[in-house]
Amino acid sequence: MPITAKLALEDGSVFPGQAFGAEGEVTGEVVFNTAMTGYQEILTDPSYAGQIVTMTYPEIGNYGTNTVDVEHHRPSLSGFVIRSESRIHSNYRSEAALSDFLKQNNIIGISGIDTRALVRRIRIEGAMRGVLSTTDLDDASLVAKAKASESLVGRDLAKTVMPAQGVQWDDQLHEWITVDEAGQQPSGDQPHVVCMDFGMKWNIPRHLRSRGNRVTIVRGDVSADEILALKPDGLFISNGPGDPEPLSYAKQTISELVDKMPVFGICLGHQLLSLACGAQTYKLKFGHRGVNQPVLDLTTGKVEITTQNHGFAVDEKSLPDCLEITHRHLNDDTVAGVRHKTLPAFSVQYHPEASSGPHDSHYLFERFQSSLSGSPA
Ligand SMILES: NC(=O)CC[C@H](N)C(=O)O
Repeated sequence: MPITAKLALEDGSVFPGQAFGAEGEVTGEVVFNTAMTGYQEILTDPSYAGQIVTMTYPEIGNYGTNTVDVEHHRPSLSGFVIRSESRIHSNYRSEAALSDFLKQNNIIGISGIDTRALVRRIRIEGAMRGVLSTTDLDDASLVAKAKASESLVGRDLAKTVMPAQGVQWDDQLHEWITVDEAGQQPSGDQPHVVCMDFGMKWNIPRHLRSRGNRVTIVRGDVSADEILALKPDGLFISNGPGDPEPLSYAKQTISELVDKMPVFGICLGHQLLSLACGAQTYKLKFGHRGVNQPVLDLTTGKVEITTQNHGFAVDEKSLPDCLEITHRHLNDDTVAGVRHKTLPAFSVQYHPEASSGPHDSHYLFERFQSSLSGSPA
């Protein structure tokens, strides 16, 4: 007998289905992702902490899961919602079924619900708080729990997914080694990039390393002095979950470093760089999550198809004089990238590291690389 699960939203709607991962109960902001593939990268992207993610593509799990295509040690999201799990997983790299991956990682999944109806509701009313439960609670109690649950706004979720300590990224070992073990000495003449980690996706250090940088990761809440002590040639500000506004410690650190070295920010990192320069952020109605989001690079006139996962955005009206818009989201005209007018600091709201997704935006890592060597981007 399949175990019953229910997804209840704060607007009173309840979607019954089958449990297909761990059992229990979680609350979170219910959002949707339109990617047809890449579910394992989505599950392990720490930026989804605090969220229950719905896949709009109806069949998920057909190529299974493995231990390689992960963007972090383990999933941080609250729950996972799909229409249907593929009955078989078939791929030469597959090691486990999606449902087993969820069970192993203690993530509650629900399948067999009308995801189109759910997503239409979110599109019309906006992202909502919800409860995903495999308990036998009645609908009214679940809706009451959804209504009583904490909203994402104003919460520092990044602290829940930051690394415990500073580390260096080692591609060969495909793992983190601590800064102390690795030593602080520059290896050869490789540029040294220090990453402020707010729950960084692992494809970012892979990209930075593949361009010949030494990469040191520090927690997102370290001070500017701690970062300067590492003698960086450039600063990278990572993606991460939740509302950027409460991360005042990061704004402070970035504002102290922005005139000292080249800076590149992705997603939460873009929001934090903008906040540090004096801009403001706001919550989007339902956000952008998928792998085919069109963006215009105003500096070249080229359109790129991008991977995105964000629910907040930089408010164009609040942009200070020192920042200019470099990229725009073509679906809704929101700010998708900014740069400092006089300093080598820039950021994008989307994910040039992709994983999963198209590779159109890899050029942004080249731009950062050029700024590290002092040549024009
Ligand atoms: N992927 C991210 O870094 C997300 C940024 C931020 N948490 C948002 O939702 O807007």
